Amino acid sequence: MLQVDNLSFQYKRGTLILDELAFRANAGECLAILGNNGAGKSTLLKCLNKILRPQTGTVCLEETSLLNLSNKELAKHMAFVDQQSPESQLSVFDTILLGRRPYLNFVASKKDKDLVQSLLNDLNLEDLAFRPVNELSGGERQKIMFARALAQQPKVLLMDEPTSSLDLRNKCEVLSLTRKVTQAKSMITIVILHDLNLSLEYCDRFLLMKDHQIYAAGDQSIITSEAIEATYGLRVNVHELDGRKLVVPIGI
Ligand SMILES: Nc1ncnc2c1ncn2[C@@H]1O[C@H](COP(=O)(O)OP(=O)(O)OP(=O)(O)O)[C@@H](O)[C@H]1O
Repeated sequence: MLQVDNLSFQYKRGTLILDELAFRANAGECLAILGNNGAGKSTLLKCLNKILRPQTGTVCLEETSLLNLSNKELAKHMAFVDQQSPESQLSVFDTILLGRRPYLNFVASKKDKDLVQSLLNDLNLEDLAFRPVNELSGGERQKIMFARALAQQPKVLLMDEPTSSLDLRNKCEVLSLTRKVTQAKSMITIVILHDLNLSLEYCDRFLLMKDHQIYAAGDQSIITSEAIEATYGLRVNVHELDGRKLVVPIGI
């Protein structure tokens, strides 16, 4: 279990962006972070991953205090798929292999390369393996960054809008694989999504952020028309369809 307590952050000379957040995420589950633009979702992930230093708070994975680990040690525990993919002339294969860096001494082993090959197969990226990353489409790059994070074999996977550039089929493929790997490896996945219906399809738990605080956290039952209206300022109907919730905007 990942336990976050009393997490506060403000950018220099700015207002408080994260105001004493506390929540937990369970092994084997995907937690969706939802909320309006500017709510602080990306800042939260960057604080969990030590890209930003929170002013107060703790992030513990079981007994391990993650914010006290070295960057190399942290990379064995946690992988991060950012909104932006780096411009790089490296091949797709080598880019995914970079995910193994926290574990490598001097050279990549056959096991490391086999893992990269199996991720290429799982994500239907075989044909791109030897193309330079900077010659790929935004969606193709997003899938490669996802594969690189999985190559890290993290205990905690953080993803910031990992499907924003993907077409519908690829969105479903990435989120379905995320869920499969999360369950199979008892990983903890925390993913920022803007598509509520996709989050309802592929995530187990939900955290709604509003005004730099947590408005609600829990399973599907917290996704109500009242909660969505309070969080996004948008009226919606929440329907039940084949046992699943479906959020339909009423309009502005
Ligand atoms: N480097 C920065 N310096 C100062 N303020 C920042 C910085 N980055 C973000 N902010 C501010 O912090 C607030 C939260 O930003 P953040 O990117 O965490 O929001 P978000 O919920 O991820 O938004 P979105 O859904 O638009 O990606 C915003 O008001 C933003 O303007």
